[in-house]
This record gives sequence, structure tokens and C-alpha cells, in this order.
Amino acid sequence: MTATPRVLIGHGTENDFVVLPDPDGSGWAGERLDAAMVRRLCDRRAGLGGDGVLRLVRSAHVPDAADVLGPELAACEWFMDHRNADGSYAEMCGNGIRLFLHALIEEGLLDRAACTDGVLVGTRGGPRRVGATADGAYWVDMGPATEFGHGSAELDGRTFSGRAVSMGNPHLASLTDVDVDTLDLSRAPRFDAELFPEGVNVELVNVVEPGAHIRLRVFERGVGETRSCGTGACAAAYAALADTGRTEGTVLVDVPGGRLSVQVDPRTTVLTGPAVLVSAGVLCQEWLGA
Ligand SMILES: N[C@@H](CCC[C@H](N)C(=O)O)C(=O)O
Repeated sequence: MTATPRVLIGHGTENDFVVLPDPDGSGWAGERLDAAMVRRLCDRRAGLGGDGVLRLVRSAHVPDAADVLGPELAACEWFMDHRNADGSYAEMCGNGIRLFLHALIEEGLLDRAACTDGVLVGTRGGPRRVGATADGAYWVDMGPATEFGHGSAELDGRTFSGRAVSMGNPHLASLTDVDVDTLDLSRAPRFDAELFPEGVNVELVNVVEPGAHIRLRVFERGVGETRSCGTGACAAAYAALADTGRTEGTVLVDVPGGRLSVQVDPRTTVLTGPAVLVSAGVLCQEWLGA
């Protein structure tokens, strides 16, 4: 057995990822990380398991980075090359980008002390500033929550209506009185394809304290139910504030995998939460070659 590419496993509030360090784009992942390989890596029985894959790579080595970042390419040394577990690309991942910065620091590619004011990271939704907090967590300036309509989704035999919100990626945030812990989210939602032509992430939200504290469960596009969704937490926090007639405030968001904090104002949204690396190892040639 030959030891081959380095691989890390980590999570942000239990939204878990396979992380592939490939700083110079010269590693195995650049060539072989297609949709089928992402699905194999994320397979919880035959692979490593995860809600998605993050490749740690410099923007200069990502062919589509220039298309999505334009003139801001030069300001983003690093690019969060993210894929959902089904192999699809997403514009943004709020838990993934915190883990991305944590992994860059732990791999010795960035100095934590230099990240306090944040570093700009390229994503397929554009550049995002992400930084380290004094207590070991991470914050991300996610950009503004943009409401683009009102829609509904059918899940577990019920119809949930709510606000359509873009965090770069599409969300339906539905505030409901149905206890979200009682729902069966094992099947994909039906939704309005005209409102969500690219698919949608669905957040089902219980209000704990109006405009201040919510809890949610989420069914993610390209993944299924996950234990957390950072962009979903932002969309839900925006919707919870809007429900009280406000456009700004700080909302605590409890997800099955932990707690996030979301600061909303009309200009932007700041997501704060943990990032954890669980293990580091190598992919075996035997598995790669199969
Ligand atoms: N878990 C992520 C969101 C990942 C992308 C999403 N599934 C989509 O396709 O839009 C997060 O933490 O934001």
C-alpha cells in the first residue's frame, strides 16, 4: 500500500467536510476531483464521509476563479473550492469557509495572528472576508441577505411557507409553529422550481425568542438533511428579524450540531461559530485506484 494524498476531516457545528490540502494546485485533487470522486469521498460507508468537500487551493490555480472573482482575484490568495456531497458546486458555504480558514492555519499556510482582521477568500459567490476570534472561533462577513420572494416547500406531508432569501446561494426560510424536532426530513422537499430554478436549501425554524433566538433544521440542496448550515442560519436569522419588522440585530441560532451567532444589518451579515479538525491522514492508493 502506498501512502498518497493528504486529507483532513473536520466540521463546523457538525456540518462535516473532507478537506484536501492542495495549495499549489499540483496535487492529485486538481486532476481527479470530479463529481464522481466527490461522491465517493463523501460516501459514509465506502468513503470517508462528509456533507461536502473543500479543496484548500490558491485562487491562481482554480480555472474558474477569475470568472467568479473578476478584478478581485488578485485580492484573494486562497479559494474555497467547495462541492456538495452529490458533486454539485455551491456558490457559498458558511460553515465550510470557517473550517477552510482553520485548516489553512493548522496546515501552517496562514498565521492565526494575521487573521484577526480577516483575510479575503474567493468563493463561487464572490470574495468573503473570514477571520479568527480571540476565543478560537471564526467569523465570516457573508454579505447581505437578499430577499427575492415568498415561496413554499412540501416536506414530511406538510407545506411550509416562508421567505426566499439569497446568501449567494438560495434558501427558503420558513418560520413555523410545528416543533422542528418532530419532522421526518429523510426525503427531499418539493418546491417551486420557478422561484428556485437552481434548487433550494430549506430551513424550518422555531422561534425561541422573537428576533433574538431561533432553532432550526435544514435540508440542504445537494446533500440532504445536515446537522448545520451556515448560509441557512444567516437566511433564517434574517427571516426571524424580518418577522418582527426589523432589518438588524443579532440572532442566536441553535442547529442540531451546535450554536451559531448571526449579526444582521441591511449592508451585511456576519456569521460566527466554531471550526474543528477531527483527523488528518492520507488516501490509500488501493481506494484511489479502485
Ligand atoms: N452547508 C453549507 C451550505 C452548502 C451549500 C448548499 N448545500 C447549497 O447547495 O447551496 C453552509 O454551511 O452554508
